[in-house]
Amino acid sequence: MPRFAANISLMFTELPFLDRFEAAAKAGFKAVEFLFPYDFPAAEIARRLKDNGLSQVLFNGPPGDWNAGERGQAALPGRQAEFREGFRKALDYAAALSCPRIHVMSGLAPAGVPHDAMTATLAANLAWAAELAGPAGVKPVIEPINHRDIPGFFLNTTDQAAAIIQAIGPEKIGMQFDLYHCQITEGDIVKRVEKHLPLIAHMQVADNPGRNEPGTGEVNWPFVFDRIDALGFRGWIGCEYRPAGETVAGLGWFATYKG
Ligand SMILES: O=C(O)C(=O)[C@@H](O)CO
Ligand SMILES: [Mg+2]
Repeated sequence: MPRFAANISLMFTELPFLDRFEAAAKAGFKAVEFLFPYDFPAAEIARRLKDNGLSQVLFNGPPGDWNAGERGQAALPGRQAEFREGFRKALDYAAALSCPRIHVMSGLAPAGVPHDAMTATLAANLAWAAELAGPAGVKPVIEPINHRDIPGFFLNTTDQAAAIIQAIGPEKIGMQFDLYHCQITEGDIVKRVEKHLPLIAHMQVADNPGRNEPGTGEVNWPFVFDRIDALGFRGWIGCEYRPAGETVAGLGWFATYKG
């Protein structure tokens, strides 16, 4: 059966951040992911996880100046020192939270910077991050993101991510396969999961259009989840969706998967 983690940056936003752990556990989740932990002490987050019997399965490295529009810096030539400092901080949190995945965001492609230079920068930064993270039991992951939600994001397709992962080694770097982004950019999501399955270290889900819960849009989720399960994917699927209404009221789709 597929295993779903609540993304508590997008779900349970009716509550303050630290109270969302308990709400996720009460709703039947065994694991959570979120975007960024850095406004909160790692020890406090670790306590919430423990108190509620939850595993932390993914969070993002520091993205740069988010409010100014930055979305990571791993592919940006000239930002290597900042990337490394941020990744070290993320790794400290991962250790405190026993979290096995860190999402490394590649960033927005600046005008005039050659695509190949960005690919080379991303590959070099990822190789460095993997050397540091591997011995700690953490796998950095990269995620192709659609250009409607994040115009100009460097990493856009699953094939582009796969080429970079293959160059470094799938045992060191994984793909964060977000079915929502794939549906928008590429479609044919089951075939693309099949193609990239050995590289996929984490998945995420939301329906389209709207990025709301499964069942609110165009995708036949029972079919997709059955196929993912039959293919043998045993990682976590993060529910990275914005509930259309109140979070718990929108969890009907999850009843079959609570386990
Ligand atoms: O937007 C997404 O999809 C993510 O997974 C985030 O981590 C990046 O904004
Ligand atoms: Mg995602």
